[in-house]
Order: sequence, then structure tokens, then C-alpha cells
Amino acid sequence: MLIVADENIPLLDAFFGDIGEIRRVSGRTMSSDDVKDADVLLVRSVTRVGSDLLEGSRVRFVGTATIGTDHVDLGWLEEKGIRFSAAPGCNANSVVDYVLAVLSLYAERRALDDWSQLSVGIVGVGNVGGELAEKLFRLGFTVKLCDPPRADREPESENKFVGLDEALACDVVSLHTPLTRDSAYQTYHMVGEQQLAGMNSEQLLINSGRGEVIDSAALGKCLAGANAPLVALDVWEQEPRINPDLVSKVWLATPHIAGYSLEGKVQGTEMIYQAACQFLGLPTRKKAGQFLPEPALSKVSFTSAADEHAAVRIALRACYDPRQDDARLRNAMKKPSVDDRGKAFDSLRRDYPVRRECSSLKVQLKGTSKSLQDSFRAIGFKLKI
Ligand SMILES: NC(=O)C1=CN([C@@H]2O[C@H](COP(=O)(O)OP(=O)(O)OC[C@H]3O[C@@H](n4cnc5c(N)ncnc54)[C@H](O)[C@@H]3O)[C@@H](O)[C@H]2O)C=CC1
Ligand SMILES: O=C(O)C(=O)[C@H](O)COP(=O)(O)O
Repeated sequence: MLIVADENIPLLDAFFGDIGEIRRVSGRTMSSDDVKDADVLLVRSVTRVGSDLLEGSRVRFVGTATIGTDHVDLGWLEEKGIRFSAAPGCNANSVVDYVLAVLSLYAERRALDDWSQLSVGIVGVGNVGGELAEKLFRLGFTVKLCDPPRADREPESENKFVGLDEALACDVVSLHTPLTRDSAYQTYHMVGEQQLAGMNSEQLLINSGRGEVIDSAALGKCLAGANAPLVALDVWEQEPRINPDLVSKVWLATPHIAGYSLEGKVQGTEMIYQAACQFLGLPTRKKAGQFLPEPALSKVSFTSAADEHAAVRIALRACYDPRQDDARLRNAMKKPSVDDRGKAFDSLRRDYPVRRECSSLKVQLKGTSKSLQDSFRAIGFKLKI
């Protein structure tokens, strides 16, 4: 059996080595020639999967080790009887760590001692948005949830959801929808000129869903004005050839790595391994946990944290600090040509340093208050008291 796989999928040999021969190819440039003899195709988000790639091939199973599926022509696969599986939720905790770290920096920028004074509008309340909401509720934030598909599906939860306008009026707005172009709830350019015009310089807009959910031409114009919101973008239109001018105008710019914790990536591989085994009628013998090493930073200690809010922010950013990724991306954007910048964007992602989730860090607390302990627990840290 031939398994053609994106070379950036971690632990290919460990999970798939005894199932078939593995041929690694670049996900970004994968061609129909690369896959024509394959039985199984394993991708990440940078490979467009549909008739152009697969027509005439032997592929019977496609797995994407990602949450998003906008790169896959699901209708065509179904029509051709090709089994498909994604990895829902695999890196949700990683994205939530990213958003919380951005929030902590924003609170400091606004000189807020207590970050939970901020209201947060979450647009798209699925695996990522739902997990974020849960953590923010536990931390005491005011949270507004916007998810029209769920609001329509769950009429009993009448007061649970707000409209997009109400979510966009919060201090912080975080986008977590899939990219869709042909549904009643289309998200392509959902945040455009009109929505941006309603925001102001006291607000923060975060996008770690898909770049095309925001109209970046409208965003560029808005950011040239005096009353624009602060913006943190992890995802961009036209990746990897992103607009360097937009990078220079946003507050935090990262190269689509919000979901790049080691846990998130390995769980992505594990989920498509399980689905492939089920399709092939094979037993599943391997688990992500077998392959996750002890984190290099496994413990931080606080004894009687005088400034409890600062303690939470310190621990959070000991795990993940988006400013490092921001600095790397800004540096990559100094390359003179579009091609070189695109390559640099992809290199930052391919050579991404090992990053562990907050849940991998043990926080040791001595003589600290119950409310501080609750905050650490809400974020997902393990506690030693
Ligand atoms: N930056 C990164 O590294 C990552 C980005 N993502 C992106 O985040 C997206 C969301 O991930 P999950 O929460 O796991 O997906 P999910 O499918 O669990 O949840 C998405 C939610 O968005 C809602 N939704 C759909 N259309 C909407 C609209 N027009 N307005 C408001 N809500 C709408 C859905 O009803 C659903 O509840 C993924 O599709 C992917 O594109 C996911 C992982 C990592
Ligand atoms: O899971 C998703 O959806 C994501 O956006 C991934 O984090 C994207 O990672 P790559 O597939 O682009 O490596």
C-alpha cells in the first residue's frame, strides 16, 4: 500500500510505518503525479484536495491532520466514494492558549490590573470558540457568543447567542469560524468595511480562524485611519504570499501557528491514523501520548503571588508568548520579493520550534489564594499546592 503524505505531518513513520510505504512530498506543491499511485493521501491545510489532484488516481482515503477543511472539496470526494477524515478539535487547546496569551498582552497594553474587566465577543462557538468561552467564563470575563448556525439549531438556547453586531461591540472580538463560501452562513469576508467601520481604537480584533474571513483590503484601509481597532492576525488572505503592508499595520502578526503546539500537531496525526485504520480494517495500537516527551519547561513556582493577575500572565506566557512569532514574521517580511517572502512564511511554519500547551505545565503555588488557584485551573494548568 502506498501512503502519500505531506512531509510536514509529524510522526508519519511512528503512526503509519507498519501500514504501508510512505512517500513524503511537499504539501504546498503536491501534484497529481505525486499521488496517482497512492492508496492513501494524508495532507495538512496547504494542499488543495479535489478533482485536479485526484482525478484518475487510486486514492481511496484522504485524511487531513487539521481542524479546517476549506482546502478539501468534500462534495467531490463524496461523489467519488473517497473516504475522508479531518481532525476536529485536535489543536483547539493550542489556539485557545494563543488567544489567552494575546489577551494578556492586550490587558497590559491597556494597563488593566484585572484582565477579566474586558468583554470578549467570540464569533464561531465550536471546538475552539467553545473551549475559549468556557475558560473565559471561569476566569470571570463577560463573554458574548455569536454563532448563527448553532442559534438556529438550538432554538431552546434563545438567550445564549447574540448577533454579529453585538459581538463586534465587545472590547475584544475573536474569530473562530470555518471559512465557507457557499452556505447560508457564509463567512468569506464576513468582517468587511461596514463591520470594521463600527469598531474603534479601544477594541482588539483577533483572527485565528481563516484569513479570508476578514476582507483584508478593507482592513488595510481601516488601519490607515485614526480610530481603527488594534488587530492581531494569525491567519491571512493568500497565504503564504501575504501582504507585508498589512503585517506592518497590525499589532501582532503571526504566521498561522496558533494551532502549532506539539500536542495539537501530534493529536492531528493520531486522529487521521485512527480514521485510516478504521477504513482499512486495522487495529489502532498507537496513541499520541506515547510520542509526547516531557516538556523542557515543566514547572513554574509562585509563593504568595502579591499581584495575582500578573502571576497568571507570567505563567501563560512562560508557555507561549506570541511576540516571538510576531518578531520572526516581521523579519521574514523584510525579504525583497513576493516569492522570497512566501518561502520565508512557509519556512517559519515548517521549522516551528517545539511549543507545549499550558496543560503540560505544572504550576506550583504556595501561600496563594483560592481565587488564584481557580484562575490557573481555568486556563488548564496542572496545579501543585
Ligand atoms: N490558526 C490556526 O492555527 C487554526 C485555525 N483553525 C480554524 O478555526 C476554525 C474553527 O475551528 P473549530 O472551532 O474547531 O471548528 P468547529 O467546526 O468546531 O466550530 C466552528 C463554529 O463556527 C460556527 N459558524 C459557522 N458559520 C458561522 C458564521 N457565519 N458566524 C458565526 N459562527 C459560524 C459553526 O456553527 C461552529 O459552531 C477552523 O475551521 C479552522 O479554519 C483551526 C485550528 C487552528
Ligand atoms: O487545524 C487547522 O485548521 C489549522 O489551521 C492548522 O493549524 C494549520 O496547520 P497546517 O496544516 O497549515 O500546517
